[in-house]
Formats: sequence, C-alpha cells, structure tokens
Amino acid sequence: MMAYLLKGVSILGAEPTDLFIKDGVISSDKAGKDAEVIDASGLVALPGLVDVHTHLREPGREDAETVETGSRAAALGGYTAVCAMANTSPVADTAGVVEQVWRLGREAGLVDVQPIGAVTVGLAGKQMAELGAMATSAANVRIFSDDGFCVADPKLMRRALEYVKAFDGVIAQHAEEPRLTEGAQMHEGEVSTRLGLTGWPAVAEEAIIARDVLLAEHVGSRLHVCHVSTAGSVEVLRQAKARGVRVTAEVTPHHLLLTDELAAGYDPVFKVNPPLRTRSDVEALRQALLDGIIDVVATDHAPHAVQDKECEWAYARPGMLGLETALPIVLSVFGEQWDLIADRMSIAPARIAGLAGHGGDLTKAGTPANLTLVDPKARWVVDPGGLASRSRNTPYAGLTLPGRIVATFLRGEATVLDGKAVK
Ligand SMILES: NC(=O)N[C@@H](CC(=O)O)C(=O)O
Ligand SMILES: [Zn+2]
Repeated sequence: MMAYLLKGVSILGAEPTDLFIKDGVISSDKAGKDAEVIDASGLVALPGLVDVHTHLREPGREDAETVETGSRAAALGGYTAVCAMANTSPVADTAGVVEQVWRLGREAGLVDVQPIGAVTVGLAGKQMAELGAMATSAANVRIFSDDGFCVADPKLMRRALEYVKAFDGVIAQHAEEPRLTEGAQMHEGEVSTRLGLTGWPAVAEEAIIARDVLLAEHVGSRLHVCHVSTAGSVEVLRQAKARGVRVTAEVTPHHLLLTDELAAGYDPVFKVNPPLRTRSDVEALRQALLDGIIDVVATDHAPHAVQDKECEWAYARPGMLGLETALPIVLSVFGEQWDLIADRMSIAPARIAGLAGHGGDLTKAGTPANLTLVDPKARWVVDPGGLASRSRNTPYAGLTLPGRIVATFLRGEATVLDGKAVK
C-alpha cells in the first residue's frame, strides 16, 4: 500500500502543515523515503465528502449511470462515500438488490457505496418492504426511502418509522403530497402563472414535512427530509428541532443557487423535483444551512439519458447531475467557510448515514484517511462533455466555478490524483 506525504497542506483552512498517510490512516510517524510526496501548498484538506442522496441508476438504467461511473464522478467531486437511492429497476426493496449494489460499489472501489433500501415494495406506497432483511444483509442498510415518490399513506409512514427503531434506522422522505402536485411541471407561483404551466405548490412539501415530524415525534423515531426546497419547510423544521424531534434535513446545491425563473427558457435541464423555487426560498435555505436547521448538503445527483432530457419540457424526466459540481457550488455560495463545509458535506452526513470512518478528524493520528484536497483558488468552466458521469444533464454548463478537486483518498488509497481519477 502506497504512503503519501502531503507537503504544506492546510487542514480546513488552518496554517500549512505536512500530512502523512500510511496504512490507510493519518499517521504521526515520520515519513519514510518510499512515501510519495505531493506538493499541497495552497490546497485545503477536507474530510472526504459524504452524499446521503445519490442516484446511481444501476441496476436498470445503465445507459444513464452505473455504480462505477457514478462512483468515479463522486471521487472526482471529492466524495469518499455515497448513499445510493433505491429507485432502480428492479427497485432496491430486497436484501438481494441492496447486496448487489453494495457489491458493485466494492468492485468499483472508488467510494464507499452505501445502498438505501426502499420503504415500500416497488416504491408503490402500498406494502412495507423487507426493511429488516435489508438491515441485516451484507449491505447493512440504515436509510430507507421511496425517493422519487412520497410515502404518502400516513399509516404506512408511521409503521415504517416504528419498524426502523429496532436497528436505529431512518426514513428519508421525499416530501410531496401527491394530490397537490398532480400534473405539476414547476414551482407554483408568479412564473408558472406567466408560463401557463401547472405548479407544484410549496405547501405540498410543507404539509408532508409537518405531518412527518409529528409522526416521528409520536413514535420517537428518526426522520430525514430529502431535498428541502421552501422557506415554509424551514420554519416547520425549525419548530420541530426546537421541540427536540429527531429530524434531520438536506438541501441540494441547485436549490441553494437556482430559481424558478430558469424555467422560462423551457430548457428541461432545469426541470427537477422538487422544483426550483423563488429567490426568497433560496435565501431561507442558505440561512437554514448556516443555522443548522438544515443539517447537510446532499447532491440528489440524478443522471438521465439524453432522450429523457433533450425533449419537450413536459416529457422530460426531472433531475440534475450534482456530484462533480457540489463543492464548487457550495464554495461559490458560502465562500471558504471550511468548518461549515466540512460539517454539512462530510461530518453530519456521515453521522446521519451511520458511516463510521468518514467525516473524521484529519488532525488526529489513526483517523481513517478518507479525505479530499481542494484548490480553492482554481477556477474552471463546467463542460458537460468533460464530466465523468455517463449523463450530461448539468444545469451549470458554461458556468465558471471556484474550487477544483486535486486529489481524493479512500482509506489511504488515491482515487483521484492531479484532478484525474486513478481508475
Ligand atoms: N430529483 C429528481 O428530480 N429526480 C430524482 C428523484 C428524486 O430525487 O425525487 C430521480 O431519480 O431522477
Ligand atoms: Zn426526491
């Protein structure tokens, strides 16, 4: 196993130091001659990023992404662990499918791929899936989600919350009251009225979050809210957290930056669920992330094949790429707030997903060497063709972003060096 000496690296913006990686961990030993020396002056070391919401599309839509191509995109984005959503084909609703995804992740060997299990059979919202079998499988599932769909039936949601308590699991809810979003094409508001498109009202999200925090409180279980997108949702979460409800929440980079005005060009690259909202929602989400009302940034990386995106708005699938642009977007919004970035993109997500070994303290000897090196001063232009994802549906094409991932290490092995994936 290769040893690495990172010369003059800044850990989370602190004074430059040398960081020695040996035998898969941060080492306090003196570096030997065999160590590969990396000139890390001007680079910032962060604990490897952890994504609690990634769509890898395998099994079933390998034309859009595979576990391997998505893992490579993740490593290039500075990630060392991703949680793979269950809306594959077949759905990840059995021990067999989650073990398959887990094994594919191990074979790719670029990030830890932690499968998420479906809450209901086939994501159909009717019958609870085999949560216990997935939890005790080799994949060791702890997060369950019907993402793409909401667990709308309150009785089923209550049962699922009760059930996962036995193994400290968490239900990750895609909060969307389906009766309020029938036919929805974008955020319901001034822009949707102008364009004549059916809207998804903010209350369709907020009503489910309000219901679910009450259910989680009632049964004393853990709820995680996927891709929070409205100012009203933030207020519901603020109240729930003040009461001590065991609820965590995520926001995506695109909801921290983009608004519903972008729908006016009818370019489906901006079509996503939940939809892009208004400027005041964006401001509230930014503040909520700073306040810790929203715990983590999650990419909701949602690759789609060309024919599913380059068509009329009404027929296009919702979703955007995220893994390779997440950190640069967060940097562009919040600047070099490294402690904030490390917490919201690595430490807190690792805690929510139960991924020991990720989100560790890089100043401590013995910490597993899961980390990424960022050049915060480098600027780059997003070129969809230059991304490692198998899909091209980035909303940031042509945008100049700050922050380039120079290297990523997974348990002391380089997955990215000189800005390139090693395999
Ligand atoms: N976010 C999206 O617009 N799409 C996701 C599903 C989801 O996260 O809800 C997808 O699987 O494509
Ligand atoms: Zn979703």
